[in-house]
Amino acid sequence: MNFIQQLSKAEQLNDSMLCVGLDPEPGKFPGAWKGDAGRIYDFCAAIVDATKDLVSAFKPQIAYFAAHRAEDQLERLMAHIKRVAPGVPVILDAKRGDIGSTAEQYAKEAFERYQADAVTVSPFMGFDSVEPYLRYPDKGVILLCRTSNAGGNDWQMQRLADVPGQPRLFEHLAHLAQTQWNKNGQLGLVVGATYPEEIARVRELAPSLPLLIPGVGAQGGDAAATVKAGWRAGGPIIVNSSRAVLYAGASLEDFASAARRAAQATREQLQTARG
Ligand SMILES: O=C(O)c1cc(=O)[nH]c(=O)n1[C@@H]1O[C@H](COP(=O)(O)O)[C@@H](O)[C@H]1O
Repeated sequence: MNFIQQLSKAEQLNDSMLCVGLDPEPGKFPGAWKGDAGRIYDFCAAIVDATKDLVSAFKPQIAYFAAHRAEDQLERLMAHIKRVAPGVPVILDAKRGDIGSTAEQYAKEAFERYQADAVTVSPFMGFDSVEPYLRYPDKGVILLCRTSNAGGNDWQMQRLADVPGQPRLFEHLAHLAQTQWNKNGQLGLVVGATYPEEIARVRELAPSLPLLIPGVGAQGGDAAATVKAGWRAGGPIIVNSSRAVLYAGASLEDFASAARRAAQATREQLQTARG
């Protein structure tokens, strides 16, 4: 089964478009775990166990593990997710981007070392920096397109004078990802929930691609506006929330159930908006 099929199955299984982002910050851990990087696995595994029937995907962000020399805990976490939630695909958020020979190593890291089902990639260096990931035909490759941060304006909103119609950079990328770059139907796009108008524009240009939409919760994006702009039959959305779920509770006894309640509330908002 490829990533797109896995995603669609998980969406149906859990009746959900929510992705819980696994961005562990030891300084925010509950109770006696606070500050203990040795608890990264335990913290994330508890969140996975508490939310695995509410999500269509999980998204661990690699920097939160690497910064604490906790790659071994990420490997254990990936294996844990496969074990307890085999129907839920895992997107490794790595945002890599480099020349082909180096991209080959990044692809190997994501898909062979960590066994991710999909990975986020920066397309800034062009198609030959994306192509090595496409050699894993069952895996998803999700390209940054219109990111949730304000600085995305610096590049992504600029018009390309040399391309017919002078599209904005993110528009041109959405078109390429829907058409000539999408050799094996593996591509998806990242579009921030903080920019619903641009979500709608990307959906217009890329009607069938899965859109990974971070920015609800801590960044203030509107869940209902996100669904309205991005969801279409045959055009899935994966709406990520990290901090608002992970740190919903502050005590060791209650953090996992608080995370579950937060995930449940966001999932319901999304499903209600879809109608
Ligand atoms: O690729 C991403 O996941 C991503 C793209 C983007 O444009 N904005 C964005 O916030 N993200 C990631 O999505 C997560 C958002 O976390 P919260 O703001 O805590 O929900 C973080 O892991 C970010 O690295």
